[in-house]
Amino acid sequence: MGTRIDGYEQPLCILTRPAAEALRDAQRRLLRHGYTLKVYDCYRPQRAVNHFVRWAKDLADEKMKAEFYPNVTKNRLFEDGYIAEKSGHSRGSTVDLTIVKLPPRWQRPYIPGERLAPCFAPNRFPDNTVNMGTGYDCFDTLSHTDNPAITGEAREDRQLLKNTLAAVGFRNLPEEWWHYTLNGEPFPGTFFDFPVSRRSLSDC
Ligand SMILES: C[C@@H](N)C(=O)N[C@H](C)C(=O)O
Ligand SMILES: [Zn+2]
Repeated sequence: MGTRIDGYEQPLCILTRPAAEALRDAQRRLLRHGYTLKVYDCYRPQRAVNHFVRWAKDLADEKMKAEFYPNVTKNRLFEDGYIAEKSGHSRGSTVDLTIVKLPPRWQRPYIPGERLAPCFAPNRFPDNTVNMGTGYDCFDTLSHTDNPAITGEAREDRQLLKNTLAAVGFRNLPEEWWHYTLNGEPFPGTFFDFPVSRRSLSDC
């Protein structure tokens, strides 16, 4: 979207306890193979989802098209399954993530306003994650986890992420290699709306 999303007040990953514990188990498994997890998005307040919906309906705003959805018409983003009006993220047991080979390569910070490059282009911006064939939040069929056009190491790394997370109880969204939801999540029918902020958390 190219702007700060409503409800994200601090750079925090908030998850339900069972999801956080399952993720810890996944991390332990990956460390044994020389990888670590990198998390992009966790709990997402409903007000943030509503912000996505407003953005998606504003067909005149195509600021980020060249990078995030070069081949998809904006009004198809919901229908094609890349963004949801009621998102699992708001239930607190869904996470967007990838893996990084250890030791992590140094990564310079992203500079806001940098040139846009298609999200499936190699070396799109400084990034120490493994090459998954597309970047995160690339709304394109190439992001479909089992797309046969993705071969070699990218395919293997998608499978490593998927198999590791499946082993600890997460299922993947087939349209997005990075999106996972905990099976048997504790709040399957609740879409929370508290902000992503330390002040939303209690110590108990
Ligand atoms: C927006 C993207 N990161 C995402 O999470 N998409 C799924 C479908 C969602 O909105 O729940
Ligand atoms: Zn997601």
